[in-house]
Amino acid sequence: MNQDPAPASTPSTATHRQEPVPELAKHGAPEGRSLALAIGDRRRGRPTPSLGDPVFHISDLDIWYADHQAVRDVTLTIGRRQITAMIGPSGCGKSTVIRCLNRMNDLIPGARVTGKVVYQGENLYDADVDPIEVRRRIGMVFQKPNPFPKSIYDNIAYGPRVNGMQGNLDDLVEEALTGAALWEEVKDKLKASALALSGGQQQRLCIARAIAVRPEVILMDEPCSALDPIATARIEDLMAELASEFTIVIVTHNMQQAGRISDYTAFFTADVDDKGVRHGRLVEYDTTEKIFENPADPRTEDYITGRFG
Ligand SMILES: Nc1ncnc2c1ncn2[C@@H]1O[C@H](COP(=O)(O)OP(=O)(O)OP(=O)(O)O)[C@@H](O)[C@H]1O
Repeated sequence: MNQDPAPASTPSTATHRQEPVPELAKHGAPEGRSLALAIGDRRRGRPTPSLGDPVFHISDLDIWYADHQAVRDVTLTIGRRQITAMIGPSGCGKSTVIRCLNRMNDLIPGARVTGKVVYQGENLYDADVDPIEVRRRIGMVFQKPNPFPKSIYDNIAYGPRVNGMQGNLDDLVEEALTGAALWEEVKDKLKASALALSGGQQQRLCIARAIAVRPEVILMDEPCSALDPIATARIEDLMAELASEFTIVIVTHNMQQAGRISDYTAFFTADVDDKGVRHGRLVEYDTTEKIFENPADPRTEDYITGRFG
């Protein structure tokens, strides 16, 4: 296994200002290297992947939007302080599944879920579960950075204030921004608008905002797809650091990214039924090394090697 840092290969779609590029040399590995060589590049120093301490047990999960069954029969276990990547072609239900992990689908009219999402021993879909508390404990970072139109400080302080968290707010803001590797860049302009930050900085601010309320899990739905390769590399480094404290689940279209950062990978695809309707399903779930180097299902191999999707 090649130990050089891999290039972050997400194409640049950033509409924000470019970040300073001090890490260009560090991350600017040659283009065109084999996918397999990048596996685990950002996992170095992390423990061996393990499901021995599960956080989520998802079983028989079916998800509908009105009368369209978008996802069929998903069963998988997610381990504590693991980085779990969800990959697969567009429309196979990755975002739909990740949104079930903190009941974000509740906010979509017509969305309906059956089956179980057991989190720390409790089914998140039981009638007496408070979805607001679920979302505090299981935070989410979205594809497009979405800071509030407020100061950097207030973006971070908002959640702790609303949640009535005790302690010194200044310390909490510093801790969250440090945890998201943003403190040094913003410590002298905390009262400036968050909207003046670059795209990569905004995404790290959103990660800081997520960790400020002390969640146990961070869900990330394509967190780098609007970022340039340098900002992407910084977020990947950050994820590797955060994984010592948090459980991370990430949806990504970038297979190299899944290979570089994750411990486990779930590969989804969409089956087409006899009426031509597409239903997402989980094809294979295993350690990232296994999925990328020796997948059990030919559909996984076809996708990983670029023959499909
Ligand atoms: N809010 C929604 N309302 C109705 N249908 C939806 C909604 N969100 C997703 N779907 C449908 O559910 C299916 C799965 O979509 P989903 O976005 O979860 O897939 P995905 O694998 O994340 O796709 P992509 O990689 O393109 O983001 C698709 O058929 C999609 O049209």
